[in-house]
Amino acid sequence: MTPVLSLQGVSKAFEPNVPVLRDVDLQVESGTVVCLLGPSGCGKTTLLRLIAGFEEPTEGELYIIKRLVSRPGMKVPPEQRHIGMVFQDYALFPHMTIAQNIQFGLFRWPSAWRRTRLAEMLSLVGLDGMEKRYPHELSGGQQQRVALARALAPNPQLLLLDEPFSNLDVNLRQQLRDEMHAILSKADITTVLVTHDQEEALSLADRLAVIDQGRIVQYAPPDEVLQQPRTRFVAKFLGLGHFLAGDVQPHCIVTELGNIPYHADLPLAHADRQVDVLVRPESVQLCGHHDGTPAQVVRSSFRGTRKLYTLSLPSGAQLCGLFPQEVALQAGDHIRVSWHPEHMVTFSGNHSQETQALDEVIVE
Ligand SMILES: Nc1ncnc2c1ncn2[C@@H]1O[C@H](COP(=O)(O)OP(=O)(O)OP(=O)(O)O)[C@@H](O)[C@H]1O
Repeated sequence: MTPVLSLQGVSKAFEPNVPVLRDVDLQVESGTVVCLLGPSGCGKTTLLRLIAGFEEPTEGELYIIKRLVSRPGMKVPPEQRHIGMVFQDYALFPHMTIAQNIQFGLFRWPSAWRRTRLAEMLSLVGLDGMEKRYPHELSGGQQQRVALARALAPNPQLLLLDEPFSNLDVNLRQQLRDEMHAILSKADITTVLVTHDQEEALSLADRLAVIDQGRIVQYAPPDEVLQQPRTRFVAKFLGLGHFLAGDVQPHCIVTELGNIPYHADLPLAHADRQVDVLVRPESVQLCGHHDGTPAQVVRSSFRGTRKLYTLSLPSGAQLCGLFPQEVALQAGDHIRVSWHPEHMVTFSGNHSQETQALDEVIVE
């Protein structure tokens, strides 16, 4: 099936020899929600602006359903791309009612169709009965739903969302993420979304495009990105992973947190037998006085209903552990921890091979 959006070898530089995006290939299939995820400055917004038609690539081509929409020196303007956009600040027209806002892009439609479409959109976003109000009479979350309804009303081929939750307070974000997820699935709309919030990305996206310094370093469903990160960067960026040195023995990897058995041969990339193993906070557990490895609490922070502790091991290596709130440890406390990974992810201990593909071993 033809992808709704296809980027082929797209690069962008605003100044000569300072590439912001490098050789980006991306295919977005119909009905998929793709999240562009990466640290500040990695090029997410630039990529979204290229897809929208606000920027032109320095190299490469962009297609929206087989139609070439940009290449160097050529750019179909945003309004001719059949895309809908929701901006960070929603950009609703303050002097127009909700109905007028939602119908804004339908000016060429016969009036009966416009009325029907308005009713469909109000129902889709759960704002029936609000059509006569003005934006300032709605809450932030409701305004966001109006922006979504306005973007979806003309039946775009592609929806682009730029940090859609960044203006909302933390409590509302979770609720609105769930609502947005339901609306996007119901509308069955192909969506590209930018965020630097990992939770947002993990809960909304069918596929994540993780960007590191202008390159897409992994494009896969969230579970796969978490369980099989392709680079050290991905492993560290998502899921608060830390690395521990491991010594590869015939049937286990010896680490400071104990010997971890595996049932597959480690690939030859680890010929030196020194690896770095990824330790995720969820797989670290507290244990009794005589078990596990000693660790000292460095600091803690709240993570929803649990607490995330940064821990220091005797070697000085640090890692994180996620424990229930009632555990209540203080900085400086001495504890003992063990490690029970579901998937063991290792990278070569040779740091010059940073971007080498992962070697994943399933723990017995
Ligand atoms: N119009 C421009 N002219 C020159 N440089 C630009 C322009 N737009 C973006 N850049 C540069 O491109 C790089 C990537 O910026 P971009 O806004 O795409 O990153 P981002 O991943 O969206 O970051 P954030 O999460 O902070 O919004 C930055 O170094 C930025 O300074």
